[in-house]
Amino acid sequence: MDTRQAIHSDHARTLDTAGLRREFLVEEVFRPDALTMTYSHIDRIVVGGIMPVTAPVELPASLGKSYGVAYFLERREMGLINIGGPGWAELDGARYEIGSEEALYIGLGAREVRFGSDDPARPAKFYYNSAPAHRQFPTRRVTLAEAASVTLGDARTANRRTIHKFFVPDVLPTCQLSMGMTKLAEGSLWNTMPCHTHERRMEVYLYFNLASDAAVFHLMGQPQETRHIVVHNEQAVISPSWSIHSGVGTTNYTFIWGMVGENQTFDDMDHVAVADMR
Ligand SMILES: O=C(O)C(=O)C[C@H](O)C(=O)CO
Ligand SMILES: [Zn+2]
Repeated sequence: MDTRQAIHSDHARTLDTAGLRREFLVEEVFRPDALTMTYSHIDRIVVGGIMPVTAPVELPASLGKSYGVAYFLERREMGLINIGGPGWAELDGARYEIGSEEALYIGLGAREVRFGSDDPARPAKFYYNSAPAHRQFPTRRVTLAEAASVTLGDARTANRRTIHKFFVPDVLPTCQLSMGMTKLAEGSLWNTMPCHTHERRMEVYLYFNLASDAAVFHLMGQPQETRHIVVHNEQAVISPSWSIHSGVGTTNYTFIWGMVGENQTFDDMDHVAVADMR
């Protein structure tokens, strides 16, 4: 488990490339036959990947000790989106089939949790976010068709994209976790530009569907103190509440966004005009 401390914007602005990558980048999200876990002190979000290939992968019982509880999801909810081949989750004996680009919300209290792939040649890749939860909501699979989707942007500004909102109040109740997936159209390179911050929530982006010779230049920092992080396929970036979070790719790509904090109001954003950025 990789633990990341919270970081003040005054400290972040002093960091060089290596420092920014150490604090904000999650370089390895998926490892074959393993569960990866990055625990941020920012709103206590946990992010990682689960990639069962030759055998099922379980949430280890030892996680309880790391979080001071009997088991990981005793006081937490978890959301995952499958960016690999078809697979399944088994929660206290109940099985959920999860196809490609399908999501599963796991309510507080699931104790025996394990994951598998239907075909080891096309392993499932479950990208997950987990947040502290105050009550149990029903576990539920959400398909792409069931997500709340909207297409934004324009080819003229190279930011044509479709936002699929899987875990938002319009789709299903969660305690604080919001998650979704944004797909950039062919020929579009910019996401979330003009950009924004939101003091009320932190956010994590996972970038994927990038070729090995492609990259996303992820923009972060306060609007007048911007920095960038070069992100490659299937890497994630932690975005504190004070930071913009936008990106421009060398090709189009897809990213998953996850938010936790005060509210689940997707449009509760502090917009930043391009002219005001430095
Ligand atoms: O394409 C976009 O714009 C997004 O997906 C925005 C993110 O969902 C976000 O930053 C929400 O706060
Ligand atoms: Zn945002």
